[in-house]
Amino acid sequence: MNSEQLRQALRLYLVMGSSNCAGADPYAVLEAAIEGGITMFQFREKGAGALQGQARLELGARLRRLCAQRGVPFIVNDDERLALELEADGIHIGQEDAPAAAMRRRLPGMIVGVSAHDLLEAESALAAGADYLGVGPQYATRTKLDAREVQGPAVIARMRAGGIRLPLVGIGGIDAANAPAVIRAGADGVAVVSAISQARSPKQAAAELLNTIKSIGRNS
Ligand SMILES: Cc1ncc(COP(=O)(O)OP(=O)(O)O)c(N)n1
Ligand SMILES: Cc1nc(C(=O)O)sc1CCOP(=O)(O)O
Ligand SMILES: [Mg+2]
Repeated sequence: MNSEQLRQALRLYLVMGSSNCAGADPYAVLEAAIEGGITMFQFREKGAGALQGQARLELGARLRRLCAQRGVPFIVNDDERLALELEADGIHIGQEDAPAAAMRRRLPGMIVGVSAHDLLEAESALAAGADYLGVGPQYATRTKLDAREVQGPAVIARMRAGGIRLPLVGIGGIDAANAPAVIRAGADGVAVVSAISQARSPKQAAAELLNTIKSIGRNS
């Protein structure tokens, strides 16, 4: 995937594990979200109540197959071994995870996404060979208990003004109402958990978010 294709794939990025689905079946939630138009998926089976071991692997394999059938890039959060086992399209790592340069070396051909919270971290990720950045939290989030202080879309504008051209998504507390500010600040797309996985209709929520992003004009 070249950089322009990656920008397109990042437009509406669903990040999700079974514990984010408010008791609903994660397979059904992902299927509905794909029907609504998500453009990328990250398997983030993490936090209280997350599946472990074989159950985690089996769910990951089912979600991975679904993404492959529907042509949606499948990214694994944090776990290099799981990414290899599931033959994922990529991995997403944060500042507290394995170094990006090592992931780049050990996972040739995979997309490597890196979390960055300021211009310095963005420059380091770029130097380490990151393919895209996840920048957050844009707004208050109840999904990630150890999230940093809210940054707002201004952090994205600072990265762009500082010369960061890498494909980039905002994450954290994003919904259809505040997504436009994130795109206008310079993001190629938004990454969301609860706005889709906990919506009454994940399909409708995804469709509404995608329409909103397209209506801003960037990448449409
Ligand atoms: C797209 C995207 N951006 C940021 C993150 C957060 O990664 P990290 O800081 O490693 O936190 P965890 O998700 O591992 O708790 C992400 N997962 N995806
Ligand atoms: C996985 C994740 N990373 C964040 C960061 O700031 O890096 S915030 C976050 C959770 C986002 O969930 P929601 O869309 O429900 O707010
Ligand atoms: Mg991580």
